[in-house]
Amino acid sequence: MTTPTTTAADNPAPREAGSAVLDASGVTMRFGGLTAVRDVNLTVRPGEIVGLIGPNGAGKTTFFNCLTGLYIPTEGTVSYKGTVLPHRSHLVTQAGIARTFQNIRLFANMTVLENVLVGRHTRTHEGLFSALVRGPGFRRAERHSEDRAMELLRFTGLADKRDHLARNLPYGEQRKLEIARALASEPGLLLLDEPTAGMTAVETTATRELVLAIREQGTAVLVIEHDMRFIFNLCDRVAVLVQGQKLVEGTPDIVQNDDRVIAAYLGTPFEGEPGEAEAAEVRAAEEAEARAAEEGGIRAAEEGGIRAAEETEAATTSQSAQADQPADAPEGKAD
Ligand SMILES: Nc1ncnc2c1ncn2[C@@H]1O[C@H](COP(=O)(O)OP(=O)(O)OP(=O)(O)O)[C@@H](O)[C@H]1O
Repeated sequence: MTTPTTTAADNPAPREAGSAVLDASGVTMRFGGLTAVRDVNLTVRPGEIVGLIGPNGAGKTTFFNCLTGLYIPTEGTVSYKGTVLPHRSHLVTQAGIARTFQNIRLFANMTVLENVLVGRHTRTHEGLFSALVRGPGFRRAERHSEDRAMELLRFTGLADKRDHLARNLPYGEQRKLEIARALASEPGLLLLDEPTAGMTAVETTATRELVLAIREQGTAVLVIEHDMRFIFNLCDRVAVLVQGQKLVEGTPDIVQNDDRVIAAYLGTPFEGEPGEAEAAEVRAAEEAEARAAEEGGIRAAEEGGIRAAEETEAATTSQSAQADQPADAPEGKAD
């Protein structure tokens, strides 16, 4: 693979350019009584890398499944380059959206090359008869597919593994192979669901470079990831889902400094959110307990002399030292 040295900041996306690649409008997905995604709007423009983040269970994968025709949204529409998409995943792929999954879904007993060739099937037009007789048209198409697959293996750095079984690749290379297979359908938009999950720091950096190279080749990217450093170093724009709703959307700078995002990741309800009343009750109870402990300490000091007072002070110092420990910010792995 030719690994570019440019960054998202060096190579800003053409934000104003043309119509959106992806336009999700009012997408809602209910499972019985549970609303996993509620009225989410999201646009990806040509040349953009957009991040989708949120705590566990926020609805990110469900939203991806609505975009790719795996789920039929209860409400809302999804358009690709101005055309509303059908609710059939192979038709969505044919239209120009490809994806990878949270859990690797390769054909384990097929070779690396065969896995990429499978990804080409939406772009080959030879019929069954042509395939059975292996006529010249079929052989030409087959050669073209293989050339393209090899190009993708070189692009992802897997060319020398073409004949290895997918199951024998190390984990990081299996993830790359998934991306190569998704690219084989020649998408205009690539959806990546947690592409760096379980990766080492070196593999994560390589994945970032690969995603930037994909963008440079003209494919927009929408990526779900829990690794905040990866997201904030890669994306032009980030949307945050919390409890199925889009909470914030903006540049990485705006999103990572937003108090509501920090609160959502630390599990602290923000003002006006469900749970705020309960949190206020807990805070009041803790304050009352602390006051009672303090009053008890003073009484003990008066009654029992200096030693009791010193013990109380020591205990208070140790408690406040613990309280002064910095809380985990939403950085690195969120879970
Ligand atoms: N097929 C389903 N049937 C019922 N409930 C579902 C289904 N799929 C997801 N959910 C629920 O919808 C909610 C959102 O789940 P989803 O997997 O989309 O979240 P997520 O943000 O991708 O989480 P994670 O980061 O852990 O992958 C969760 O409460 C989940 O249990």
